[in-house]
Amino acid sequence: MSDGSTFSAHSFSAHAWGRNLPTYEAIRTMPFNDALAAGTLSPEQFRHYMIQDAHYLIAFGRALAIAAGKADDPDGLVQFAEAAKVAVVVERSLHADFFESFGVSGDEFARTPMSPVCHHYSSFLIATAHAEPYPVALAALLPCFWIYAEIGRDILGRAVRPNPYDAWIDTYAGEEFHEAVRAVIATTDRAAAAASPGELTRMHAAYRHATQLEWMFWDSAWRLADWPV
Ligand SMILES: Cc1ncc(CO)c(N)n1
Repeated sequence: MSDGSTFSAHSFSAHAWGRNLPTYEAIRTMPFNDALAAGTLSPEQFRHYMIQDAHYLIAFGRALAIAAGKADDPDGLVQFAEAAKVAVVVERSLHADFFESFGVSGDEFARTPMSPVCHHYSSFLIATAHAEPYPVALAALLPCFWIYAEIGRDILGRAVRPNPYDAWIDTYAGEEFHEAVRAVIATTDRAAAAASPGELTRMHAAYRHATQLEWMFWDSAWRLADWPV
């Protein structure tokens, strides 16, 4: 899937993947993901990531639900309503399992606001889903799915196991997630095929922005970033 070859040469997804390949490579090789694969990522960094991801997943779920409401057919409505539900289910399992095993109390989560990057990414997805037409909303949401699927499989292929982060790796390398990701790619390509030239340009801009924010999200956890003032 990494070279986009699964898709027709003219598809939106193949173009978007190709244009953003250097950023994907930067994500794949960033210290956070190297350390996660090696099992040497500090629990403190993983806790930062998980708390921010729990915030993020709720916003992601809201953006998916808005996109569902804009779907141009009943299949899209069901697909993104289901994805919105899954985002919240995953957020709850983060709370129940990871928070417990990595010692994050409900109180600590409640006291920790969104980091600047998490806030930006969450706001970007919700604003785009509200303000833009269906194809552009999907283009903003696609990197969240696709990059995690690729990173999950990449890390699985090189992970030192057993690894403290096995459950995370297995979630994103697993076939269930990959099947959902392939379906989101296919729906985004169908929406792109019906999009106007102007919408297509905005689709590429939204996809690019979300890809950059994926890099920034991991970087923020690596640096334990907080609000400077
Ligand atoms: C920041 C981020 N992007 C994508 C995913 C996968 O849906 C996630 N859990 N977190």
